[in-house]
Amino acid sequence: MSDDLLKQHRDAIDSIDAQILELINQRARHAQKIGEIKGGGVIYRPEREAQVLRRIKDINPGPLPDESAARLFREIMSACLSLEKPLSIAFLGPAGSFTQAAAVKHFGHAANTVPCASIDEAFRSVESRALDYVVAPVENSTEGAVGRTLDLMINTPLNICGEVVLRIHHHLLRKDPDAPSPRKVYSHAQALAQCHEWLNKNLPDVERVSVASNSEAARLASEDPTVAAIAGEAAAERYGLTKLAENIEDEPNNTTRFLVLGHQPSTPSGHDKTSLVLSAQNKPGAVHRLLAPLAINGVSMTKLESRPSRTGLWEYVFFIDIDGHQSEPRIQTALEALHEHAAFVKVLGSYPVAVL
Ligand SMILES: O=C(O)C(=O)C[C@]1(C(=O)O)C=C[C@@H](O)C=C1
Repeated sequence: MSDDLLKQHRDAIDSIDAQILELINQRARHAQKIGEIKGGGVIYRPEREAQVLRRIKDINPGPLPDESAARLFREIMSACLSLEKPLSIAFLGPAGSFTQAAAVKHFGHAANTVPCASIDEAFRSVESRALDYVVAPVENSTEGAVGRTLDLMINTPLNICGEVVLRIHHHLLRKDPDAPSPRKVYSHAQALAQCHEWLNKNLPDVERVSVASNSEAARLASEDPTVAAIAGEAAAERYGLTKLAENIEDEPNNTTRFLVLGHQPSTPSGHDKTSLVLSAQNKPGAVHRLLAPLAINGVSMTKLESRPSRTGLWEYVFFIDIDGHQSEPRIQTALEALHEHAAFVKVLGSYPVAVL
């Protein structure tokens, strides 16, 4: 390419960047006005954000892929929202965990992510209104449900207002790549399970130690060159560790779903899910009767997960996801019928299906 041609394109980019900047600031001024109209009320509107991102994907003319265009607008909205009020997001720390990555994917980089020592503490910090929202892992495609998050949802006054889906890649990390074979490998129990086959094959005699989070494992490995950690990219960078083996998860599509919870209920976005928890009476056919109102009202169930109820031996609660928003008449009718048949029903929240 000739120098002249290169300069022409770079001049065009400079002029377009100036226009984009002007337009983004015009957009930000509208967001500030909206903030004034909200007058100190709830600033974050997940349904509106989902609609904005879906529309960007729909109208994107390319050549940027829809995902890239949506990610750019995710960041623009994040910056606009922070002019109205910066959000604080609780996550299971320390910094560098997958939950933090999920929080940033959902709220963008302008949100202030705050590490908590446990999922319980993350919930408590939002319940007490010290922080605005909590992001917590709820299920993994390889290892299934995250029991602690499900248990906390039964009693929390918080509503689910969003979901985040994140591809999870695990790496074997060490402080000193030339050190002899590690004595121990640290990680979160879920990550150790997600890399079980790889560990059996490659480090069969190394003790596996489960710790509170992957980023905590990375932090420990940064302080002790005799051990290894299994954690993600962000934790490796944060704690200055070297990747000895990459993408060691047994399932190539290893994905975790996270929930976002806060105090507000969200209004319909046009493509929503509703999560419920309910318990059946301990009688023959009870579960079948319990779920019948969903089918009768044409409500499709996308997930069913059971957990011990903790109130009686062999009694269970059922976590159910259904398509649609709780304000839709067919779902309201189904919910009324569920209340008649179930010993306990709690609507955990209706929220937009993840866009990114
Ligand atoms: O539409 C709003 O309510 C806004 O505050 C604007 C905006 C945006 O930047 O588009 C910002 C924050 C909200 O979460 C949703 C959207």
